[in-house]
Amino acid sequence: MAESTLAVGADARETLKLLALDGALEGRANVTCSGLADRLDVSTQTVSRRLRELDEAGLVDREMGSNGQRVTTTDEGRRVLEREYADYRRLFETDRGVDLHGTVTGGMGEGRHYISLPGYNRQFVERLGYEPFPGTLNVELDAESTRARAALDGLEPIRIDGWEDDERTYGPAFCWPARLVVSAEHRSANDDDGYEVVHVVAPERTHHGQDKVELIAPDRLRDELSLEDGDGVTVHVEGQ
Ligand SMILES: Cc1cc2nc3c(=O)[nH]c(=O)nc-3n(C[C@H](O)[C@H](O)[C@H](O)COP(=O)(O)O)c2cc1C
Ligand SMILES: Nc1ccn([C@@H]2O[C@H](COP(=O)(O)OP(=O)(O)O)[C@@H](O)[C@H]2O)c(=O)n1
Ligand SMILES: [Mg+2]
Repeated sequence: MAESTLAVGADARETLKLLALDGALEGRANVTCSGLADRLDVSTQTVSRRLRELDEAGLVDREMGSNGQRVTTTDEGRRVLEREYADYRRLFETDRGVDLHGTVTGGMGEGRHYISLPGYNRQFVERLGYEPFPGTLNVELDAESTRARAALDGLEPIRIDGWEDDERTYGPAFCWPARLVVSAEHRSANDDDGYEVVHVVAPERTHHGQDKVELIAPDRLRDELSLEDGDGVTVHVEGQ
């Protein structure tokens, strides 16, 4: 199974799912402990403890009312459910590829530094089979792909290990092979429509949120595909 966040137990995750089915993802789940207790076939005390556990783990927000409580799933709670979803996709879907849509964007100019560090560079050559261009091409995902990226957790990654030098430690990263395709309206007549193989690189320590993915490749993709900020692209991450 994918590496799920186990901040709360399986029982609490079952309750998180039931709350989502009641509308908690959109902040409109009005629930009572007795109502949930019936449906989960447990006591009201157990329901009350599970709700507290979800709240304390930062997975839901609660607003107490005179007649029950209104429960909203937090961003972290949504991610826990998305990881469960990724596990089920992995179990039942035969085409496990993930398509992520977004636009090319600039970043903080730090990618170049990290990709060039010998502790990472050596591993890229060994495990990806090429020396990456020093930098990461940043893609800002649309809202649907920001959610869909959780499905990457269901695909076996190539692992890049953390390491350290005299001054500090460097975190690990996951990589997935992918094909980068430029959307038709941003394609130049003389250029290829896509580039293979790139790798999505997801560093454990990053300044970016879930709405950005970083890509590495042997070449400078902006040159290879005449990409500019704002150009539409799709990242096809292959299933195994
Ligand atoms: C392979 C790799 C490893 C990274 N490791 C770390 C790290 O250990 N600590 C850290 O603060 N950021 C780390 N970063 C993330 C960068 O700080 C930053 O989030 C990102 O790569 C910046 O990209 P940008 O310049 O394209 O915006 C790493 C990035 C990459 C690509
Ligand atoms: N394979 C790659 C990697 C980076 N790049 C670009 O190379 C530059 C340096 O990468 P970077 O990660 O240090 O910079 P930013 O992404 O922060 O702008 C950026 O303009 C990236 O978009 C590329 O075109 N192809
Ligand atoms: Mg970058």
